[in-house]
Amino acid sequence: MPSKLAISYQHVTKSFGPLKAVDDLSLDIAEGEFVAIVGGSGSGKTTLLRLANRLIEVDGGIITIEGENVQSVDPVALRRRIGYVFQSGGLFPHLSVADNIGITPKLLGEPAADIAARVDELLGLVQLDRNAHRSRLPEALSGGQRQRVGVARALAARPRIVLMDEPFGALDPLTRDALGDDYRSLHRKLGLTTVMITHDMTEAILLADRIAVMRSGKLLAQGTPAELSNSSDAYVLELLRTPRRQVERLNALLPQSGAA
Ligand SMILES: Nc1ncnc2c1ncn2[C@@H]1O[C@H](COP(=O)(O)OP(=O)(O)OP(=O)(O)O)[C@@H](O)[C@H]1O
Repeated sequence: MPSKLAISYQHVTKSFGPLKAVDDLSLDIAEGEFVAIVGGSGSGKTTLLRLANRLIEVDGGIITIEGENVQSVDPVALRRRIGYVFQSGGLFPHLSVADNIGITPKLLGEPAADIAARVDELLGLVQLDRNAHRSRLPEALSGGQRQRVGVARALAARPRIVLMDEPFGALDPLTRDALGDDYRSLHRKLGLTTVMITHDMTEAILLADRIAVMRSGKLLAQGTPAELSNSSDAYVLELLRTPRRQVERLNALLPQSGAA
């Protein structure tokens, strides 16, 4: 049986004035998939993501979430069903970690004791020490810790779909690696569908099941990393060349691991 669709974009278009930020784009994302969106600056990645939870409205075409046309779902209800992780964490600076994570359950009117228990559960899920972090303000956290809180907050209302806009872009490589791996485990453990924007093709290859490449608002190519490497498109091949070049340079510079 074919897997169910979590998100389906069908001939979606969005313009800002004369500029077509998303141009007749169709893309299906199955439940449980981890899809990376890659492409240059201004290619329409953020717009594409924000159309799904109606932070931006489509001009044309249809977007469905779990089979429902998003236009027929109340935007606030839609955003509770879809977690969103911002590039910079997007935390409220004046709220503690616990209050940031618990903000959606609070808006939903859940009892304080349930929210406190959920916050602790989420801190555990994103591997932050509860006692040390619960009452800190965002300014007292490292960039990596802030992003972990951002992930916890996105998961607070138990969404099945998570959208991430360059979530690990501003972090040092080691932290970025650790967070990417940890998030990938969470994605599996919680059975999430994840769509993640990244500028980094290596990160896309390592984390995602499938990669969608955007250019000038259009979907240029999509597929597994292996499928993309068979693409005949020069831009897609150029994007894939960077990780290959890095590996070749590393192999040339570093002794092979395990060598005697
Ligand atoms: N609210 C807006 N008003 C006018 N133009 C916009 C608006 N939002 C986006 N754009 C334009 O639409 C195009 C696509 O922007 P978008 O943010 O989706 O690209 P992106 O691929 O996410 O870029 P980046 O990687 O730099 O974040 C860009 O040319 C951008 O300037």
